[in-house]
Amino acid sequence: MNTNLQTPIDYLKGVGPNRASLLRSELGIHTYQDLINLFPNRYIDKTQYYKINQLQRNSADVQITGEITNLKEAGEGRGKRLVATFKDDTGIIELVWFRGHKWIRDSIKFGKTYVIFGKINWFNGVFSMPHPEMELLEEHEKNLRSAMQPIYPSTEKLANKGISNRVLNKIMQQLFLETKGRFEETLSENLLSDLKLISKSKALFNIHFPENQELLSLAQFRLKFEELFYIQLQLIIKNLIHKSKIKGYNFEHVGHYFNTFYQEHLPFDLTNAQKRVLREIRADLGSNAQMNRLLQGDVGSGKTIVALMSMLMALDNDFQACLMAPTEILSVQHYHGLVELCNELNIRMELLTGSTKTSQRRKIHEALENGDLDILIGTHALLEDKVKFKNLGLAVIDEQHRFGVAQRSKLWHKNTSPPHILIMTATPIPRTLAMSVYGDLDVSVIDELPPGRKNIKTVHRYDKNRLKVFRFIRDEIAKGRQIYIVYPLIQESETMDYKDLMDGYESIVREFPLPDYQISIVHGKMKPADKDFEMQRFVKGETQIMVATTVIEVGVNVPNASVMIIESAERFGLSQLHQLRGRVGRGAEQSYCILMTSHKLSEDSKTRLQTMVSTNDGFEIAEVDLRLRGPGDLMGTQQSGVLNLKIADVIKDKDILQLARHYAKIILKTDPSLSLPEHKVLRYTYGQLTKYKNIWNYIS
Ligand SMILES: Nc1ncnc2c1ncn2[C@@H]1O[C@H](COP(=O)(O)OP(=O)(O)OP(=O)(O)O)[C@@H](O)[C@H]1O
Repeated sequence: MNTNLQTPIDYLKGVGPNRASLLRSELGIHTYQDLINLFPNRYIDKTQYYKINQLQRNSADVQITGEITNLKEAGEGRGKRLVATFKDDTGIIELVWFRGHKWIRDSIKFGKTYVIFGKINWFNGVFSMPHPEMELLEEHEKNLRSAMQPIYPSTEKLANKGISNRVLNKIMQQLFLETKGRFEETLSENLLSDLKLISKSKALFNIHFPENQELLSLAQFRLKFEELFYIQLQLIIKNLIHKSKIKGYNFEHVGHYFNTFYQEHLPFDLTNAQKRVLREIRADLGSNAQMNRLLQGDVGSGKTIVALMSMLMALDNDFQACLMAPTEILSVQHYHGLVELCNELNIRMELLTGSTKTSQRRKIHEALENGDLDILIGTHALLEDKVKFKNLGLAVIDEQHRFGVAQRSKLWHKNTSPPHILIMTATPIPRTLAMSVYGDLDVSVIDELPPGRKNIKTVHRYDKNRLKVFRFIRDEIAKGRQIYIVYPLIQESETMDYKDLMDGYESIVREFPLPDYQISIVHGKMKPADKDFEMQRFVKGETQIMVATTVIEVGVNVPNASVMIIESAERFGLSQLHQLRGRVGRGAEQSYCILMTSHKLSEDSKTRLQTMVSTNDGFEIAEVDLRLRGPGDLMGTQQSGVLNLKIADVIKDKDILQLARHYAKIILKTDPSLSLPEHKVLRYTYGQLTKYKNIWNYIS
């Protein structure tokens, strides 16, 4: 009979209550199944030996053969330790044990060759290895199943508490002994043969005890594929259920508003990418299912017009629409922009934000409920319970990563049936990542900039070159252009940052005095109305310089602004720098971005700055950002658990992810409920995974 993998880990021979509780608390391992899925995060070559004269300070994972020539107790009280002299033909080091050394002292055999393994310290001119793993050479050779010794995650922490890597290895061996190394297959025959995957049992054996490099690679591939495959299966199934269960409003036709706007008022030709995305949206809106679509487009790619035209489709079908933006400035700007675009269309549009006066607010609420309002634009003020629509057909959310998923779902309950949802984001997420993170959303990408855009010239300048930069600003202003100067104010409450901003502002006012120069300033401590006033002065061209914090980071659109100066640029993340740079280059003029920094730069900062200087491509920048910061960080806390994978890495293994998605899609296309006999194993495993929630406890 097969061993039940749900058996608590306490029952495994050699584990015992102490180790079991450590495994539970430190590694979240409760059952045999959890243990088998604790995959090594690297392997070291156990046939490689160091000589003592090759050691470096802080060398890790060092393996040496030699003899113990001397053993003594040293220190007192807590510092009491056992010190052995270990010698090979090139030198000596010390082996040190602080605790539990009685057993060691009694078991050491002088004159025998040992293999020791561990991390090297350098102290008082002597190399030492604390708490080495030790084995007699003759046993080591007998035990050596493979040249590659697996190293499990977090073992350093556990080692101090009595579960060293070697102990984990032994426990794993015991598990294979008890289960006879036979594990149920979890992928279908077809997948195994199509992709030439090795069996589950063989993969698990080789991931823990690799027979050779080739089998290790095959094991890794199979297990990564499996992990990603089941996640994709789950995401796609969720999406299918969503589509079949949640009925959306059917926008049957494209009518007067859309056509008139398209034929008479559209100020430019749409790019092919915009047209393609509009077709995708159109198909969703007429499909009877509720749309849940993510619209990705680099800064300045023209998402707003797509949002507007989608809203016009709602209006054409007698529905209302709303657009929610993350900041007051942005919603005000969207409002003004859309009012202008829709000038002659006779559309009833209003703006609702935190600073809308109560009387006006009341009017808006009423009009919205009576159906006297077509489009409502605003901040999260839109989510308040008092805001009730007569018939909201489409909600556009700009910059979703600032809104939580919970907020998204709040919009759903504004109607008896959920409205269609279009989420716009300018944070380019590599497609592969979008697939695994937003797998429950359909994704559209505007991957083309409007014609005539020139690349923004980006340079990095040190503070000491500031005078030259000022000269450049003067020249640009003389040509009629406008300038942004941005200061880091990551936390609006940070007094230091605020002081930097004000000092900077004062020095700019000195450098660019009235009446020749007019300067605006916008920061988070200002009242919304003041911010808006200053912003509008800049938009209208009344001021030439805008000194600001990152409040202008997203979406602000002033096509005449052609220079973006970012102060202390090393303090910004890559995607933030890219967003800020996206504020210029929106008109026909050549635009510039100047990254100002001091001389002291970390390696990461240098990479960020170099990336900015070398490319304008948001997707390329996002890839570098991911490499530097890791995906969890990029997505923000609300999604951080999503990428908690056991073996695969959505960035490094993006090809496998793509493959997994491809197969998950074609399987579900022919058999959405996985009920065909050949999919029995998939259906069963899928059920198990959902039941025990071990790899996707993050999916709600
Ligand atoms: N097809 C087009 N041809 C020419 N100009 C366009 C086109 N589409 C949009 N634009 C213009 O490009 C500018 C940027 O568009 P928009 O503000 O919609 O970009 P965005 O994708 O929302 O960028 P961001 O995320 O930076 O706000 C606007 O001035 C807009 O009028």
